[in-house]
Amino acid sequence: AESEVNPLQYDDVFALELAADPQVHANGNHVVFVRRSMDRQTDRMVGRLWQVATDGSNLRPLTSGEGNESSPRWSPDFERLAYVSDQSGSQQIHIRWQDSGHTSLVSTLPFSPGSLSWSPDGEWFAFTMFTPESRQAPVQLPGKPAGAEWAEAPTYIDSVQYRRDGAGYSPQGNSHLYVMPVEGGTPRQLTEGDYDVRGTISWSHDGEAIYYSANKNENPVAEPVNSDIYRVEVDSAEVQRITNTNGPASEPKVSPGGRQIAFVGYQDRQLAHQANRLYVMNTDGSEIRNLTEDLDRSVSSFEWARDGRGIYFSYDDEGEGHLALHTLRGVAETLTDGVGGLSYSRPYTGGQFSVADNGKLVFTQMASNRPAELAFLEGSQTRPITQLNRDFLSAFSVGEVEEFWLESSVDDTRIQGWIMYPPGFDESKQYPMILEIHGGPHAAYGPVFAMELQLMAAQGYVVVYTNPRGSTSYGEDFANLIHHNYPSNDYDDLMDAVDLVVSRGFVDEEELFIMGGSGGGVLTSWSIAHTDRFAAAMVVNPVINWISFTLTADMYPYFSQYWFPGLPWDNVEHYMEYSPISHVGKVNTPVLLFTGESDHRTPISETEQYYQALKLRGVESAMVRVPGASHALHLRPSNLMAKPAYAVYWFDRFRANGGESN
Ligand SMILES: CC(=O)N[C@@H](C)C(=O)N[C@@H](C)C(=O)N[C@@H](C)C(=O)O
Repeated sequence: AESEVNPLQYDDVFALELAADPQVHANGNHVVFVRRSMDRQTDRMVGRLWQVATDGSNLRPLTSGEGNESSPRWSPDFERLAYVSDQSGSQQIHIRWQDSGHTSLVSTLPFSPGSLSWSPDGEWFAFTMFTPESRQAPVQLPGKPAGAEWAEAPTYIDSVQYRRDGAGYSPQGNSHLYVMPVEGGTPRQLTEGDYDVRGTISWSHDGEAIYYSANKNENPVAEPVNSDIYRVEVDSAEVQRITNTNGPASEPKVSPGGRQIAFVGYQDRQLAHQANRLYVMNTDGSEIRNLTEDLDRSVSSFEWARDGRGIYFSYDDEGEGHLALHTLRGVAETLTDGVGGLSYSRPYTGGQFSVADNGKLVFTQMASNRPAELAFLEGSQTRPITQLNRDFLSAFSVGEVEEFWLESSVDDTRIQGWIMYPPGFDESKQYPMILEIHGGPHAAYGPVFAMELQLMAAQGYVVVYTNPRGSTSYGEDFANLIHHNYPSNDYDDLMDAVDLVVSRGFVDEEELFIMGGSGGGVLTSWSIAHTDRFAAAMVVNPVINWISFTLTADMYPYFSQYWFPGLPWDNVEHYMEYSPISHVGKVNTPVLLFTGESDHRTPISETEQYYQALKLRGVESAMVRVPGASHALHLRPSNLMAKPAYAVYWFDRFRANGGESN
């Protein structure tokens, strides 16, 4: 009965918890993970290390500190656990001895360590760390008296990558590889030069060298996706190039026997979407083999089987994460689906897993009614390990999610989508409907818990979301249907989804709304220039003008060369034809804009252009600027709450009955 419905409230964002970064013990009996929760006082997500038996019993915290903890990594003998914590005031490496429970801070690093990795003998850590370039500004101003308070000195920039979304303006320098004794001491830098060491680093079997990936190409601006695998000797810091591929070669992982390296990458064909393949080669770079050539899905992450005869890996298919095992002899077997759940704000795919010596697996399990929990896979049996959101789930009614498929009205392409019903849904009634569009554009939604969408459903809206052409998890051809052609028929796919849901009879056609973020902001602003069927729109961190975007976004070398037939000044007509700003003259729909002021992926200047164009046209419009927020608007729980709250405020204003519930 409707009286029993208890919809989510906006500030329930603080009730969310997630289980992330599982690290299963070799014996498969217990797992350490990061328990993420939301802190109401600091308005941040915090991580703490917890342990649980893989049968779900004995859930307990491993540390008692107040710090934000991440990256738990077992020592090779599984007697110690290394992790990163900011408990001391900055991100440092800590060790926990599993027998005594004693923990100790072992580093005093000037910058945060990344990709933490134990040497095979358990005596050393390898990690990556930002390494500033000590360079004086080329101009030193004369005449400053001692103690005078002059304006902050101007900043001189000549690097390609001078700002990154989420990190802001970077000081000059690069991320390099270091080693340090595990009992603490002075870190020793192993790599140097004008390139970054990023992602997985892997020790050789004998502990004498470390494999890493970097883009050391002479002109990294012209080859933004290119990278190769290198080997650096720990004693001499001598570097040897292992691969010479046309495209990325990254995440090297040495096999348990030490004779082979697995890595991911692809042959670069300059397409907007290129699926990551799983390769193996000998440690000297010879005999490279593509293990997943026939899969036509992107490999997300992978781990060697303990016996070295195969590789466990994850990939997304039709909006859902899968785990598979590929033997080196060429036999592939899918083990489970349901991997995901780490994206808790919008229903993006993405999950993690960890494998024990006996092949038992722990993974983050997705569900449409709760964020990621840990699950255990033994043989073909999956069972839940954690229930961190049980309290949250039992107290509230969460919108149910139903899958649909449709056939495109412009060709035979099959499109997948989902309907989220408001709690207490009654199909005999008429509901307002929101179409919520994902970004990327090469990304995928799935039946994954999504707090933003749930909060709008809780306010009585039917929320519809789809994977229009261009989305990932359906193969490279499907994703590249919008290669140099974005937006295009992806708009038709979205409208087909609206038509299908409207035809079900429970949606009021006068109360259709549209919204989307990033690439979804592109498609929202594009849609309202091509139809007036929506009563109002919310355009979140959009791209409005492909020329200004490619010349202000942080990833500009990539966007300008992979998403377009050439550079902007040589292809002005193409860039402008596909830019929503070129079509703003046809927009009549009221628009609310919502963007982070520190967004370096789709800078707020895109939002401002659209806002000012809409004002010049006299279209009803407003702009919400989120101070300090990057492209990842949901990172502060209060911002995660603000976005759906503003959406509901704006859409309610344009409802036929002024926002009175049905
Ligand atoms: C898959 C992906 O995210 N691609 C990037 C190149 C990217 O950042 N694209 C943005 C323009 C975008 O649309 N991001 C999506 C994922 C978002 O929702 O923020």
